[in-house]
Amino acid sequence: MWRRVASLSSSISSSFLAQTASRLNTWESLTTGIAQQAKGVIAPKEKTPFITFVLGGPGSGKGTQCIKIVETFGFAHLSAGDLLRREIASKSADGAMILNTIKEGKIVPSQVTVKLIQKEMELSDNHKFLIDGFPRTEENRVSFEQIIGVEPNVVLFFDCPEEEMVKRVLNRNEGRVDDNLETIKKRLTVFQALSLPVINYYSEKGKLYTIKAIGTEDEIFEQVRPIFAAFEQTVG
Ligand SMILES: Nc1ncnc2c1ncn2[C@@H]1O[C@H](COP(=O)(O)OP(=O)(O)OP(=O)(O)O)[C@@H](O)[C@H]1O
Ligand SMILES: O=c1ccn([C@@H]2O[C@H](COP(=O)(O)O)[C@@H](O)[C@H]2O)c(=O)[nH]1
Ligand SMILES: [Mg+2]
Repeated sequence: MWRRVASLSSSISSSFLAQTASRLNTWESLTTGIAQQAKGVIAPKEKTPFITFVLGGPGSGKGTQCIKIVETFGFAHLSAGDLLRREIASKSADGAMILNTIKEGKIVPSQVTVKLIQKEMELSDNHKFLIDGFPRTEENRVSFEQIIGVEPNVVLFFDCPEEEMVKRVLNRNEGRVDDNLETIKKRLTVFQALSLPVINYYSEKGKLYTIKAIGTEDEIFEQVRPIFAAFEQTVG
């Protein structure tokens, strides 16, 4: 099970550790770990998480390329949209609100989405994460940094012409409530207004890799492959 706290050095002050760990609800496991280390019982060698945000407009091919990245580079794939759809299907307390938000092409409150992502990360045995379709707004981005306490290592942006995205979404045929022309138009507006600023933010930070998301799936993956190949030695 992945825990961010595992990457922290034992030289960091205990009050800092307490703050950090309580944010992640892992204090109990952390204190146990420290006590065991102090006694020389274990020497944890858990890996530092490697986080990739996968961004792009509706139908730009994020999910399709994530499957290929998982197959080739062994990442865990966390699609924010899939996690939200799972909440709807499970009829959770937030399910009806999430369904209405998705039908309207709007953005679910950050707190809800980040909690779902956090839960999946904590349950995963993997330390390499593809977080697909998130963050979609600056508020999402800040919320992730505050709650999870880490920044992404890499941000992919699948840059696709609107006309092509609309065509792909209308042909997707997976029964999604938002795969209709009316909702797609709203999603494209939200993408331009709220998601592009996030992409620009990461561009300025030097973390953005822009992929020209036209051509065949395999052609597009040939742009993606070298990005992860370059990190493979260091990430593990
Ligand atoms: N390069 C491609 N050429 C043509 N069709 C593609 C290509 N890549 C993906 N598709 C198809 O386009 C549709 C949308 O792709 P995908 O679901 O991967 O997009 P997405 O970015 O995850 O979209 P969303 O944000 O709506 O979840 C799917 O039906 C997929 O099979
Ligand atoms: O972080 C997120 C991710 C998604 N949503 C909502 O879900 C739909 C579908 O998302 P996909 O990534 O395209 O599967 C999206 O239009 C939003 O309404 C969200 O609110 N926050
Ligand atoms: Mg998708």
